[in-house]
Amino acid sequence: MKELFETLLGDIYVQSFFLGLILAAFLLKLSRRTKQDEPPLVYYRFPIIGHTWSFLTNCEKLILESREKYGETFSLYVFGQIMTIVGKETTHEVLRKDQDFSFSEGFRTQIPTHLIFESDALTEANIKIVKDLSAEKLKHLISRLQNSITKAMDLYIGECVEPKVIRHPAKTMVDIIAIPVANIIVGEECYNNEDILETFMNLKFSLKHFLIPPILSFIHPWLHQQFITIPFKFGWNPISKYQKVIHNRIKPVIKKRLHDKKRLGDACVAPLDALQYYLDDPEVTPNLDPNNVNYDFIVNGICGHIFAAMGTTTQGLTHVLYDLVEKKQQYWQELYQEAQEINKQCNGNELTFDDIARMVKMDSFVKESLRFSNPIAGMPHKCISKSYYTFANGYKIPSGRLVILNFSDTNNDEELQGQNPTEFHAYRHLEHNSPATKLERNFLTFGGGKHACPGRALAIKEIKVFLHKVLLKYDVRNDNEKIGPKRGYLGPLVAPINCSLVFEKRNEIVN
Ligand code: HEM
Repeated sequence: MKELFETLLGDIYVQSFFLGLILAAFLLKLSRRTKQDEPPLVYYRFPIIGHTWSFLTNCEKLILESREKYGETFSLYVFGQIMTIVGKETTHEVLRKDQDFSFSEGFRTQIPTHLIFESDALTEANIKIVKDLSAEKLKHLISRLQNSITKAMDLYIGECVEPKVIRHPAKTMVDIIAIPVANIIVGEECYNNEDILETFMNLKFSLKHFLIPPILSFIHPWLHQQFITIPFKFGWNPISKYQKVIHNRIKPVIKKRLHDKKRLGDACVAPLDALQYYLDDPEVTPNLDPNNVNYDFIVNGICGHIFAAMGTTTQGLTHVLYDLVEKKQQYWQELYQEAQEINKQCNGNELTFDDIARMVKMDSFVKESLRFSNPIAGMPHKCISKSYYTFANGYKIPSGRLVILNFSDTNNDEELQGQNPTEFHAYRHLEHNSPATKLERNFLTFGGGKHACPGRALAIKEIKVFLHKVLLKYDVRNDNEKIGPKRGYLGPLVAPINCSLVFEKRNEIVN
C-alpha cells in the first residue's frame, strides 16, 4: 500500500511538473509580444488562437488586409507561433540569402523528410544529378521522354473513339507522369515493373500522415515536432515498403552494370539515368566500392528524386490541363494550330529538342497557368542566421523564425506582371520573351536563388510534350460544362481540383 502510494505520489510529482510547464508555456503565450524592431505583429483578438482561424478559413483576405495595413513585411500568430510574411520586395532577399534562410529546414517543420530518406550529402548529390540531367543531358533524353509519355497516354487515356470520361484527372496525371519520370530516374531496365511504377505513383502520398493540424504547437512548436517524430523512435518508417521495392529492383541492375563496366572497360556505354550517377560520379558517391555497394544510400537518393519530382510535376500538369479545357474558347484553337504546324515540320515524327522550343505559345500558356496555381502564401523558409537577421527594410527577426513568401503580393502586382495581373492572360510571358523555365522576380513557381528548382526544364518539357500530344489527338471537355472545376484555397494552399474530363478522339486527320 505504501509502495503504491509512493508510486502515485511520484507520478503526481511528474504530472504536476509537466502540467506546470504547459501552464507556463500558455501564460508565456498570453503575454507574447514581438520586439520593437521586429516586423509589426498584425492585431488579433483572441490570445493563443491568434490568426489561426482566419489563416485557415480566409487566408486571402487576411494576407491582403494585413499587407494593406501593415506594409510589405508583417507577422502573424498562427498555431502558437509567430511567422513573418514577406511581400514582393523582400521575397527575393529571402530566396537569395541561402546562408540565412533555408527552405529545406522550413519544410521539415511540416514533414520530417530528413528522418526518413534525406541526409545533407544525399541532398547535395541529388541536386547535382538533377542539374546535370535537366540541363546538359536533357537533349539526349527527349526521345525516351516522349516515347514513354505516348506509352503512358495510350495506357491511361487510350484511343477514345467513343468519348471517355476520366473521373479523377489528377490521379490519371500521376499515373501518366510516373512512367517518364521512372524511366529517367531508375532507367530502362527496371522502370516498367508494376511495383516500381506504383512506388513512383504512391510514395509521396504515404507521407500524408504528417499533414495533421499542429494542435500541439499551441503549447509549443517543439511539442508538435516531438509528436510527429514519435513513430520513428519506435522504428516506424512510412516508406519502408517502397524502399524495399526499389532495393529489390535496382540491385540486380546495379550488379549487371558494374559487371559490364569491369568486363568491357572503356568500351562499356553507360546508360543515361539518375541511377548511373550513383555508380559513375565520384562527386555523387565518393569512394564507391563495387564489391560493397551502399544500396541504402542509392535507394534513399531515388526516394528523394521521386518526392521532389512527382507531386510537383503532376500538380502543375493537372492545373495546366484544367486551364486548357476551361479557357478552351479563347486558346484551344490557336494552341492546336501551333501544335499542328510543329507536327507538320517534323513530319509527324518524334519531336526534337528544337521542336519543343518552338512551342512558344504553349510555353507561355504553361507559365501563366503555373503562376495561377501558386498558393496565396507559402514556401516556408526557416531563419538560420546565428542570432537574428536584419532585412534590407530594417526589420529584425530572430533565428528560428518561419518566413513565408506572400505569393499574391508578387502575382497581383501590375508593375511586375503587366496589365490586369489578376486575369489569366496566356501570352503575357511570350510578350516579355520569358520562357517558363526562366526565373524572374515576377515568377515564383520554381523558387529562386541558389536553390531554385533544378528540375524545372525537365518538368516543363514533360508538360509541353504531354499537352502537344493531347491537342493533336483529342478533344477534351468538362464532363459537366455548367459546373466546371471548382477552384479555391485550403488555408493558404491551392485546393486540389477535381472535375471529370471527357476525352474524345479528334475528327480531323493530323498531317
Ligand atoms: C512543375 C514541376 C516542379 C515544380 C513546381 C517545382 C518546384 C520547386 C521549388 C519551389 C523548389 C524550391 C526552390 C527554392 O528553394 O528556391 C524546388 C526544389 C527542387 N526541385 Fe523542383 N519542382 C518541379 C519539378 C521538379 C523535378 C521534375 C525535379 C527532379 C527531377 C525537381 C527537383 C528538385 C530538387 C532536387 C530541388 C531542391 C533544390 C535545392 O535545394 O537546391 N523538381 N522545386
